[in-house]
Amino acid sequence: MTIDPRSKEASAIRQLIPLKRIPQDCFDDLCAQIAVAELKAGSFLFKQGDDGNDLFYLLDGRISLQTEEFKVETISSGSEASKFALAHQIPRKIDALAETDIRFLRLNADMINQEHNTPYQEEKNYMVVDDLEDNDDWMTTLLKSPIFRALPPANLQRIIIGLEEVCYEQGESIITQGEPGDYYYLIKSGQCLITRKPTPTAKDIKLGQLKSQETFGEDALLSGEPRNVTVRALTNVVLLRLNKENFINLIKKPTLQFIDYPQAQTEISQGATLLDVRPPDEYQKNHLEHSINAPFFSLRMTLKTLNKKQPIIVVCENGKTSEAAAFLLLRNRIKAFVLQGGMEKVPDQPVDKPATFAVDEHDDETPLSVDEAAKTAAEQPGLNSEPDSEQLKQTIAQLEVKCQTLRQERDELARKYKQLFKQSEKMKAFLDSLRNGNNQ
Ligand SMILES: Nc1ncnc2c1ncn2[C@@H]1O[C@@H]2COP(=O)(O)O[C@H]2[C@H]1O
Repeated sequence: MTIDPRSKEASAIRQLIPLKRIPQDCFDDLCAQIAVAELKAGSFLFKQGDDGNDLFYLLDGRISLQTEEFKVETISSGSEASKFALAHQIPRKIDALAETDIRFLRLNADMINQEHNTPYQEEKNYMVVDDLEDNDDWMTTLLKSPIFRALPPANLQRIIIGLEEVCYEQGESIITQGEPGDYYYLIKSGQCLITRKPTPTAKDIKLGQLKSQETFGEDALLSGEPRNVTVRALTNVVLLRLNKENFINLIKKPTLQFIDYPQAQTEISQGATLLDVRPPDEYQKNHLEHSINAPFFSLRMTLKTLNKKQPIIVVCENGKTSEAAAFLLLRNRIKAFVLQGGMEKVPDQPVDKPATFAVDEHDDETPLSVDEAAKTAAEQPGLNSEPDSEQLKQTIAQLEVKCQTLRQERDELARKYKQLFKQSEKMKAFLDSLRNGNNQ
């Protein structure tokens, strides 16, 4: 039995993703081609390894997504998770078992492609959400972000289930600098202010603002370090928060890619950049050959100066801060790896090649001046206010290191030039003496 586009059932189906976004006439056509089916409790809707190109949506009842070893999650009709196609990677990664009698919709992905000019496609098992255009919809924006769009749909479903809504009044503190990390946040509505105290007794320095749909609070969850800034409600805000455990399991684990030192060397030989995110003094003590220094505390400001054409391998002391740095790079569409275990796990460290900056050759082939670095910092999204003077000082310190390095390189070249000049003079004298000997 096909579906009447004006029926209550059709309105429910219209809420499914991506059917919510297709034009009404396309949806009407689709309704003529699809049917709702039923399955008894205890039957499998699909099994691990199945490779049919169908999308299944749960309309009524409860279904368990599971492997032989464990249950991944239970999806109930009417929940946010049920708006998505059930575990739609092909071939199926898990079984879908009806826990109760269920009603479901089976859609062939090609059917949507035909009906809708913007096709619904699978890209490496990732959920493609380019066709979702409503910017007021936090979920749409979230699904479009580079981190979330690469997550498996099962994780997205569990994230949506795990999100908890919390409200703060204007002026209230959401995150306090120095406290341990507990939640990852998404701003559903309102604006937040980011400030930082360079020292416990210093005044707050305004670093920037975050607006609705933006996320924050991942640094401490990834690095294990205390919160690096204070975040306050600038207006009344509604936030969605995900606890640390869910963030680690559902977002961090499928997102970050770790490599060991030999793998890093292979990547470097193929053009990857080695980015050391420790503070400059630690970097100066010892660092890997060809690594460049961009301390994590100022990475948001120096992001624009990085060469984005090649992957970046992030290194720190033990690998933890690198996780936060790599996450930041990935959020900004830069391919990044974490050097697992950091400097502590590097066998024999070939250290002490002078530090250089990674400059995005595409944008700018010359190193940044202090003024340009400050300008770049001011242009960062979410950083359109006064830059942190402590961070600027660090940027200046890095530029000074860079200057010093260039001076050393220049002196070294001058020394070599003198040597070669002397040698060539000697050679000339020798040749002259030979010529004179021959002439006599
Ligand atoms: N300069 C900044 N601009 C925008 N967001 C920031 C900045 N510094 C820190 N944050 C975010 O604010 C969060 C505060 O908590 P975390 O340190 O866990 O993670 C931090 C980042 O997600």
